[in-house]
Amino acid sequence: MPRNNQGELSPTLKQCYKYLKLTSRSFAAVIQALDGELRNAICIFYLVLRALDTVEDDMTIPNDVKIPMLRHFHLNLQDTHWSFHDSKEKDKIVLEDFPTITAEFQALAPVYQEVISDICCKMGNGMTVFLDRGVGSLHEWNEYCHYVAGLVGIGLSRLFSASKLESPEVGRDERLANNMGLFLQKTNIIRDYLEDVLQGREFWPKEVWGKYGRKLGDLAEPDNRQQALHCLNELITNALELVPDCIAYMTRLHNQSVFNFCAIPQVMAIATLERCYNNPAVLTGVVKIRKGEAVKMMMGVSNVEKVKAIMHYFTSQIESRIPKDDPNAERTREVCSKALACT
Ligand SMILES: CC(C)(C)CN1C(=O)[C@@H](CC(=O)N[C@@H](CC(=O)O)C(=O)O)O[C@H](c2cccc3ccccc23)c2cc(Cl)ccc21
Repeated sequence: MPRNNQGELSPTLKQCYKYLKLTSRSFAAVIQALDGELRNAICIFYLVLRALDTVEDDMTIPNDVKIPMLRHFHLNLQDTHWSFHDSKEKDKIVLEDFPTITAEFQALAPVYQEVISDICCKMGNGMTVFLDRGVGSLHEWNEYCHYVAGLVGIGLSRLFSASKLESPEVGRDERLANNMGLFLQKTNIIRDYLEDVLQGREFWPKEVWGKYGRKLGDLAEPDNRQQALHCLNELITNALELVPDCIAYMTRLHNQSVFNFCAIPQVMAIATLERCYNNPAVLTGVVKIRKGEAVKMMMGVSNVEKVKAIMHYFTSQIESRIPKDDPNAERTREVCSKALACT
């Protein structure tokens, strides 16, 4: 942890790390373990993204307020006084005390500020495209996930390269960086089906669920159980197509702290997809990896061979239980064997 000449963190930086621990539970420690200038840059990036996400998620903010707020959000980084006190969300503190985050954003080297500001601008504008409407085609699913997670990967990759802890290639290859984010976000969307449906939010793409039911909420009905599982399995198959790119991305990383930071969410995601595959619990409750399993996995991902082994294990588990009567069985087998070929 960098110290000023008194050996202490500035009060605002200390406060930012408090907000990080408050808003990201187990992941804060992984961010704090990052080397050099990346630690503060990614701590601030994470908090700024959390603030933007809090605005997007807050259904009590009317669209005529929310749309300009999302589109102009990146400008708040230049305004040390901007804050927002009308949020009802659990992480609202990052909006109420945004000046603390802005102060530390402005203390970052300009190259990091430029990346964070550019990503916020693109993400905020992208979020407005999908406000109050569900996701239609698979192309739109990829577009939405690009805005809320792919851009995070692109931004992180630019920060990694700017810090010189990773090669320029990592920051240049937007396709791999984007797909790292898509893998995490598609997994979150698949897992959070019921929570989102109960809050009136539809992130499952209609191009897929429309084949299995009249309304997305119908898939939660016991009578539609079989159709719902076929839909779930098709979406998981779509997410598994990203595994080769995620492995290719992580193979390029050379800094251990950056590798851990990237690998831990990826192994959590493949474990979550495996837990969700053909699992009716996704439609009736929440499927979460238990803390103990998560910690075990977090300890075991120190190099790309170990990540490949974990990806191999969970992909094989899925492949071994593809239902005979699943309409996408053949496609799922193909995607699993392609993923296994990379591990
Ligand atoms: C939507 C999301 C996937 C981008 C959120 N996202 C992540 O999920 C975090 C993990 C996290 O926050 N886990 C939380 C989950 C939770 O709160 O339940 C935890 O406490 O375990 O990881 C990602 C993240 C980390 C490393 C590389 C990435 C590449 C592309 C995109 C995202 C990448 C993240 C990095 C940054 Cl800088 C900002 C956000 C994220």
